[in-house]
Formats: sequence, structure tokens, C-alpha cells
Amino acid sequence: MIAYENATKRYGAKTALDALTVQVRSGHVTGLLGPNGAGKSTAMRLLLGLDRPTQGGVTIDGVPYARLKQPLRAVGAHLDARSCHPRRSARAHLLGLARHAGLPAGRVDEVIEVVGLESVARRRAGGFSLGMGQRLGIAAALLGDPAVLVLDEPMNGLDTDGVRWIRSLLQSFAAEGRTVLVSSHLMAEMHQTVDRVIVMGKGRLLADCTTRELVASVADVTVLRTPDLAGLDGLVEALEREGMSAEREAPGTLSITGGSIERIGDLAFERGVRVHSLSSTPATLEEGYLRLVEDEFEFRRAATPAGETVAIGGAGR
Ligand SMILES: Nc1ncnc2c1ncn2[C@@H]1O[C@H](COP(=O)(O)OP(=O)(O)OP(=O)(O)O)[C@@H](O)[C@H]1O
Repeated sequence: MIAYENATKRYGAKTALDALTVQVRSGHVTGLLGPNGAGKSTAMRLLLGLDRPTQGGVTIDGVPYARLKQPLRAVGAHLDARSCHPRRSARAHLLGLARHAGLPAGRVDEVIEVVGLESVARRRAGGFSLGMGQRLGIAAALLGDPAVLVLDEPMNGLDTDGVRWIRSLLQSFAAEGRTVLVSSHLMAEMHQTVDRVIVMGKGRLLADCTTRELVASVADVTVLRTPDLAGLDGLVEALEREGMSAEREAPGTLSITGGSIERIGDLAFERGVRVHSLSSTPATLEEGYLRLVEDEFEFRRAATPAGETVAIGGAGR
């Protein structure tokens, strides 16, 4: 388990991380989400001892990174797909890391196979595509067979097959009881990959909950189309009486939230409104995330007053 306790990082007047207290649980794939500049990389850098906190700190199973006896065996990290020397081969790069950590050379060939780089392992990493660089970085993170895996934007540059591969890798890693922390801006991918989320904005914690809870904080939208324009007013009244909200889109089209598709269909039937189509669009992680961070875009909107952590807990739709 990773535990942030009041972790704060200031760069001069800039507070990159503002008293972050949160735990990243083992046995889960946890997504670290937030707009540009939210403090995600800073949080990861503090965790890996690459930066010192101004206040507070981070521990891995109770121990700060700097005091881990065998760091590569405790934590595998991949922060930058271009971190390998361009003239070294992928295999030589991994062998250097393995030697430094006292790991057997055989482990290098194992991780090369796990990430699918066998055919290019002896080629210079400088010629690698972004996706191949990601695979190499992940291979380095896996070298020590660590209990904790920390990956910054690992899906960038991966093709569809690569994204599926990394999803199943992270999920099987967590299923073994290990801890996985992964950041990404690719919300559709994260929706399918992570089962918990930590959302940050401007250095502060905005949410720490399950993916399901964050998605459930947004209502499904049901769209109803009818040729029966005269019956619409009565139907809208009936929907609103049951606590739903109905917006008129195009003529004869209602966009309804706050009720089940079955109940909406029944109400239309009861009111004698002919329905040509009725379809429900499930809420997504992206919608839940955007609702949470709408005032947190450092590079798009003016600053807002400090907000509170949003507690999301099994909200119904
Ligand atoms: N070395 C540094 N010196 C000064 N400011 C920094 C430094 N590192 C980060 N910051 C600032 O701290 C804030 C948080 O940056 P950080 O890189 O952690 O955000 P992030 O959530 O990882 O963003 P992104 O999604 O763009 O990678 C930003 O405003 C950034 O400009």
C-alpha cells in the first residue's frame, strides 16, 4: 500500500501538491486523474524519492522510498517513455538496470518476453516508436517483480492491441494482491482499466473512490423521440412529478435524466404518447471526471476558491 500523509510540495510560490493525504490500496488498479498541472507527476515523483516533499511524506508499506532496502523489488516505476539512452539496445539498457539492482540476467529476457519486445531487443532504443518505448519502460518497471507498480501515462502511443495488453497486465498484477497506480488522460481507457480513482485538481485531492462510484455520480441520459407533439407537455409534467428532469431538444425529442428507461416508457404509455424511439446512454468515467474537475483546469479557466474534497459514495442515478 502507498500512503500519502499531508504530502506537500512547493516550487517557490507554486504549490504543486497541497497537503495530499490518501492511500493507494493493494489489490486494485488505481487511476490517478486530473487536468494538466494537477500535481499527478509531482505525487509520483515524491513517491519515488525523485523529489523531496516540502512537508509531510509518502510511504510504501510503511517505508519511505529512500529507506527501501531493495527499491526495484519493492516498486517498479515507469515515468518517461524516452528515458533510455538512444544508442543502447533495449536489452543492454535492461541488463544495466538488472546488474545495478543485483537481479539475474535471466530476468531481463523474461521481462522482454512479457512486454513483447523479443524481436527488437537488440536494436538501439533510439529508433523505437513511442509505443515500443512504453513497452521498454514497463519492462524496466517489471524487472524486480515488484509489489507496487507506478506508471505515468503508459498508454500513450500504444496501439489498440497494446492498450488491451497493458490493461490485462495491470489487472492481473492487482489480482495478485499487488498495488498499481497509473495516471492517464485517456478517460475511455481508464474507465475499462482502473477500479479505483484518485482525482486531483491544482494540487488538491478532489475524490478518492471506486470507478463505479464516480460514474454513478453522473445520471444516465434517456432520449425519447415521439411524433406526438401535442402530448409532450403532459408527458414532461408526468416525468417531472416523479423527480425526473426533461429537456426538449429537437421538436419531438426529450432528453431525460433522473429516471429509469422502463419508468419513462411506462409513463409515455400511460399518457398515450406514441414513442418512436427510446434509448439510454450510460454515464461514463469521463463525464464523472469532468463534472468533478470542471473548475480545475489551470490552463483554461480562471482560478477558483479552494474547494472541498467531494465525497462520492454509492450515489444512485
Ligand atoms: N520543477 C518544477 N518547478 C516549478 N514548478 C513545477 C515543477 N514541477 C512541477 N511544477 C508545477 O507544479 C504543478 C504540478 O505539476 P505536475 O507536473 O505534477 O502536474 P501533472 O498533473 O503531472 O500535469 P500533466 O498532466 O500536465 O503531466 C504545475 O503547475 C507545474 O507547473
